[in-house]
Amino acid sequence: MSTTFSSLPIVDLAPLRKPEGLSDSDQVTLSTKLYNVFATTGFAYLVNTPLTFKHADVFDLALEFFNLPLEKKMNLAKRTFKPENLNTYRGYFPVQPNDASDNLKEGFEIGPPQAIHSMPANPASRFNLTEPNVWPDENTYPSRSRLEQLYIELQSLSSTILSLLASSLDKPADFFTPYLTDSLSTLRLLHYPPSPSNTTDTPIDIDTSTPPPEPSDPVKLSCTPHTDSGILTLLHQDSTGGLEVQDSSGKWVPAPYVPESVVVNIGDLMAKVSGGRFVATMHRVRAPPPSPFSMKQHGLHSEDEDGDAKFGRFSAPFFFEPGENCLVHSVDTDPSKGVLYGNHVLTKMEGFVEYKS
Ligand SMILES: O=C(O)CCC(=O)C(=O)O
Ligand SMILES: [Fe+2]
Repeated sequence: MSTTFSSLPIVDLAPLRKPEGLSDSDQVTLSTKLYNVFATTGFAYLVNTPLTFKHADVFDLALEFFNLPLEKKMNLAKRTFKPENLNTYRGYFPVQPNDASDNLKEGFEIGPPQAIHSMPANPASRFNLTEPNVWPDENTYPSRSRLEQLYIELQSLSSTILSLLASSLDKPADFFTPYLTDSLSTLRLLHYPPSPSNTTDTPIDIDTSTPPPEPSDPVKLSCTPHTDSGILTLLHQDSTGGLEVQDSSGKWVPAPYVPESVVVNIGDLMAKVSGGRFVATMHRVRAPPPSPFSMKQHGLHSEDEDGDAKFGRFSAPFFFEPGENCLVHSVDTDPSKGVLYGNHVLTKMEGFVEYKS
């Protein structure tokens, strides 16, 4: 369980930008700082990261994808959402009207830019974790190489953080290197449209005849409370706000946009790997505020409508994941007590809204 807190800590990664690399003292300072945040809040803002992407670059990529016509995006839909498609694990998931109340989002997921050839698909599974990525217009999608580059940089940053965490757990700095073999990390672009119940078909006026909502009104969400299931998440969020993190008293603490920061948090599996020293903290996302336009103008896609994703909230979580055959075990226990990452992720996926039939 996390501790109580009123805001997320900030971890300055500027030392990682030094051309000569980390000094021994930087290494100790950073690994101690990361240990402390992951043992308390489980969440932090990383600033001065070594990424070459600015926030505007990341969200231009997201906007470009979500503004594709719905039909083009549906060509990339996972088989769960379009039975004739071959992709089961990577690709697009559309807004699910049934989830409109608290999980209204569309997403696009990519895995490793290099195909993982060594791994035949598990025939017992509905999902092929090592399938190739799918792209609009196959090899000519102009942003493909930028998204692949973003993926590579986030993978590299995750690997650096893991080596700092290994040291903080009194393990050799290369303790997590086996996690990088055939790593299945996922870069997910997310668009949360304004929820229909947050939206009116007539322009909002300032008539005060409608009373303001009661404080007891349930909070409208776009992403329900959850912990991330894996190892480590690196999140880009736009300036809309809405991310909230739960402290140990049950209070939801806002995690607003901090310019050019990347939010980092620990997943369930890493909490176990750390022998319970690190916490996987619950978080949720509030529905984006209503826009003063009608629903049709919102990119809430109806059948006859092309994408128009200017409104709502955008984010891009990167989930660092080991390879399917990586034996993941607590630093306190024998590797024989571990789980194969592939088995862990397949079990978890049955519960994810994005993969429900
Ligand atoms: O959009 C966000 O800010 C958070 C998304 C998230 O928590 C997730 O996809 O696991
Ligand atoms: Fe999450």
